[in-house]
Order: sequence, then structure tokens, then C-alpha cells
Amino acid sequence: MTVDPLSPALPAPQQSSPLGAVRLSATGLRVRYGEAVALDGVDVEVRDGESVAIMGPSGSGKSTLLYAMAGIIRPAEGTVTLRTREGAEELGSLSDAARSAVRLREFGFVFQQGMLIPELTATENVAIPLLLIGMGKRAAMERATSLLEDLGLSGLAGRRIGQLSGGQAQRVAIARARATNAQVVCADEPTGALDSKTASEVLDVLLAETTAQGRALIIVTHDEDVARRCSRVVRLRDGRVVVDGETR
Ligand SMILES: Nc1ncnc2c1ncn2[C@@H]1O[C@H](COP(=O)(O)OP(=O)(O)OP(=O)(O)O)[C@@H](O)[C@H]1O
Repeated sequence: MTVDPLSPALPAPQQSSPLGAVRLSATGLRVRYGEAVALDGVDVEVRDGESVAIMGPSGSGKSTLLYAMAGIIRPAEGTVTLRTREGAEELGSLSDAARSAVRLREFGFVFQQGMLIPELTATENVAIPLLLIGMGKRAAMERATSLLEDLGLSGLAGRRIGQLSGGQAQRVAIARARATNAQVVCADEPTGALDSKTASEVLDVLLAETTAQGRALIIVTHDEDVARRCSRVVRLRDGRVVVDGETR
């Protein structure tokens, strides 16, 4: 049987909360870099349709938490459990290859500077994750073109990344993060390099492309305006959660 790489996630299990079902759950996370303790027993849960801002002073462990929840960093202790199309996966128990495969299908990423490939066009950048999950080139380019259209970028699809403004490049990064229908989008300071008006517009697009469609968004930010527009804020200090609360 051929598995459609873009088949929708299974319906969420029944649960009584008005929020979506738990998509990602981190429990007792400890991460060390040598002697330095970056995360010191962190529990965080993220539900479908939720936007969770991770805040805290520089060095408090925000990026480390994001990367541990996305399976990029393997914690020394604790578990990260993701509900996938195939059932619950504990990311730490997977081989590196299996973890990469899960990451590719289940997570989208938006970084501060986009992390796009400057030599490639906008369409080619968006097509990359699709090619990596095995889609044919023609279908990948067609889907990338349609995603860029959805984000109002059709006129720029053939431009190389270096020919785009910062806000346009971040929209391309959002289209790329959406390409595989990933149910969790992880963003590390996605508006950090933008002026406030462009930042607000990029955040509009990011929320519209994720939580408005039932996906989960985890966003590391120093910007209180960004955090206010998320549904929940987790504040870290010295690798520990000091606040975890809804914003409205
Ligand atoms: N690769 C690494 N090697 C050694 N120490 C690291 C490494 N990455 C992070 N750290 C340390 O781990 C701690 C948490 O870092 P992290 O980048 O997660 O914090 P942050 O809150 O995202 O910081 P910032 O807001 O400055 O980006 C810091 O003390 C940092 O110096």
C-alpha cells in the first residue's frame, strides 16, 4: 500500500476540554551542555490549536526547550511524547534516523533569519521538505507554488531568497514549515529581525497558517507583543518553568 506523505492526521481522540487534544508532551526534561544545566526538570504540554510562547531571560533555556521538544536535542533525562498519524512516539526512544524522519514529517520550523537557502528560489526552498519526504519533483514544485500563492507570494515565487525583504523571506519560511502538513510548528524568534509592523504582519500569517488550522505553534520570543497574541506563555528562568499560563 502506498502511504500518502501528506495524508491528514488521524482525528483527535475524544476529550472534554474545548482545546484540542494534547499533541506534544514534555516531562521532566533535563539537558546539560557539559557542566552547564540548560533545562532542569521542565514539563510542558502543547495542544492542537494552541500557540505557546516560550519567554525568559537570555540563557534561560528557551531555544534548548524548543529543540528538545522537536527532537533535535536528546535530553539527558525526561521524555517528549508526540501524537503522530501512527500513534504516540517517545522521541528519545527513537534511533537518530527514525527521529529525523519523524521531525521531517511532523514538525515545521521557522527561524529568526529564515534559514532558507539563498541560492535557491522561494519555490525551491518550499519544495525541499517535500522532496525529502519522497514526493516527486513536479508535484513538490506544484505544491510549493500553491503554498506561496496562499501566502500572497505568487509574484515572488521565482526570486532567490537574497532578492526578498526580511518579511517576505519569513513568509517563505512559513510556507516551507507548512509544506508537509506538519501538525507542530516550532519558531525561534521568527520576528526578531523585523521592524514592528512587519513583525506583526508575519505573526498574523504564522498564526493563520498554524493555530487557525488546528496546528500547534511553539514560539520562542523576547517580544511581549508576540507573547500577548499567543494563547499561552511559558516563562523560563535558569532552566526551570516559573510561569505557565493562558494569556486570555
Ligand atoms: N551548544 C552549547 N554548548 C554549551 N552551552 C550551551 C550550548 N547551547 C546553549 N548553551 C547554554 O545553555 C543555556 C541555555 O541556552 P539557550 O540558548 O537555550 O537559552 P535561551 O534562553 O534560548 O537564550 P537566548 O535568549 O540568549 O537565545 C545557556 O547558559 C547557554 O549558554
